[in-house]
Amino acid sequence: MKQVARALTIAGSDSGGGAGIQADLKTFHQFGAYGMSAITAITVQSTLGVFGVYPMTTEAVAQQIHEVLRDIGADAAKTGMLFDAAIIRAVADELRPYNKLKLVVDPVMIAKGGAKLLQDDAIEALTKGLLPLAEVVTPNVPEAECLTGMQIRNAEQMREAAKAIHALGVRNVMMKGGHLEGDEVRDILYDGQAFHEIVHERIQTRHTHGTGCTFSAALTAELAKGTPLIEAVEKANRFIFEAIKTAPELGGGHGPTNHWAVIE
Ligand SMILES: Nc1ncnc2c1ncn2[C@@H]1O[C@H](COP(=O)(O)OP(=O)(O)O)[C@@H](O)[C@H]1O
Ligand SMILES: Cc1ncc(COP(=O)(O)OP(=O)(O)O)c(N)n1
Repeated sequence: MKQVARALTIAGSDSGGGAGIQADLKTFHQFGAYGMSAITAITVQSTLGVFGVYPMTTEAVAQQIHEVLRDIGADAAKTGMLFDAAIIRAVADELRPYNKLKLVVDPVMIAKGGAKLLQDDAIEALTKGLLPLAEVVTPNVPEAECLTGMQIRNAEQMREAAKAIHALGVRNVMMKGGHLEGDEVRDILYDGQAFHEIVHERIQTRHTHGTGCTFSAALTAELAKGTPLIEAVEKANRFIFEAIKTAPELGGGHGPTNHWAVIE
């Protein structure tokens, strides 16, 4: 019997269910991958914002990863909210021995409402400790600005930032363009040699909570299934587009996307 694709998310819990661990597990399931989790922090969130952040101990984070990987194993993993430098170092230490595991690093820093999900002094641990282990890193525009110190206002600056992040020692950079203005959204994949760009219409909606988590979870599930990177990125892009377009319109603020979205 063919073994099911196994995907691990290492991220924070979002009580509202639109981002973080909850978005990741729903998306893994929708893509037919078996989902596992290591929780880094509990956040108190709804569509109205972040009301509390309660980090786990580094031991608890490390132990969750350690035990699922040595027993069940994973074909791919993703990181989301990691909160601080100590948790990042613990995650990197646990993942380092698994060099066949495809790792997607979503460098989550700030929630849409402005709440800090990563401490300022954790950036160096992220770039030096975790990024070198990644198959692909998926920054949005503010995250790429923070990682590079560059200002990003257009597609050309996105390409320059992707090159700068690649130079930090990351194999592939997936720059997401949702935060720029315009009628279209452009996502740019850079592998150190060529750019692969995906452009789609910008959907006018306030229901975009957890788009980055949902996108990177779809990408992780496809990589776990053995899909080549460009194809996996294209599928994840089509999924998040459908998920935003068919969002269930929950809550009074920035609502979640549709994790049941179907792509052909
Ligand atoms: N309004 C929108 N319309 C269509 N696609 C969007 C929209 N906002 C975000 N996306 C898509 O969602 C994904 C996440 O984008 P982005 O908003 O840049 O990241 P994050 O959610 O991490 O802040 C990207 O693939 C982007 O193309
Ligand atoms: C627990 C948790 N993790 C990550 C995020 C950020 O998710 P993201 O996909 O970037 O979506 P927005 O917060 O920008 O809507 C989060 N909010 N909570």
